[in-house]
Amino acid sequence: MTSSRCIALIAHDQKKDDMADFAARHQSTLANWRIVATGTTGGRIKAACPELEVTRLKSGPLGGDQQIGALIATGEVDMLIFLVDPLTSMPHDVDVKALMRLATVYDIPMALNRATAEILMTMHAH
Ligand SMILES: O=C(CO)COP(=O)(O)O
Repeated sequence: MTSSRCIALIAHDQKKDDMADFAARHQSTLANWRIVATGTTGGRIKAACPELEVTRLKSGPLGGDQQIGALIATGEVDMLIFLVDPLTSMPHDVDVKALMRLATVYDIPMALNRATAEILMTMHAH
């Protein structure tokens, strides 16, 4: 089923296994969404769920977070699941913060950990 609703999926390196597992477990729900993802995360989701359509943007450190932020600003992303690694410092930390800020400014549902991501999926499962 195609839907105009769009979900952005992103995971930091230490959370990519978690994201692949999350996507596999919620594949039928995610199939109802257009999916955009940062580059490496999108590759992992595709590998775990080959039948999902995933638009892969740049890798996070190369501007992927900013691309997703721009899509939020133009109203093209309706929900963000961003499995963040709070224990590793990153060169693109400012981009990560900017993305979280825009998701807050535009008041889109934003999950930053698996527990909240599970709740959002439960709310949208059918
Ligand atoms: O770094 C990221 C988010 O800040 C994610 O980028 P990748 O999915 O390309 O690893």
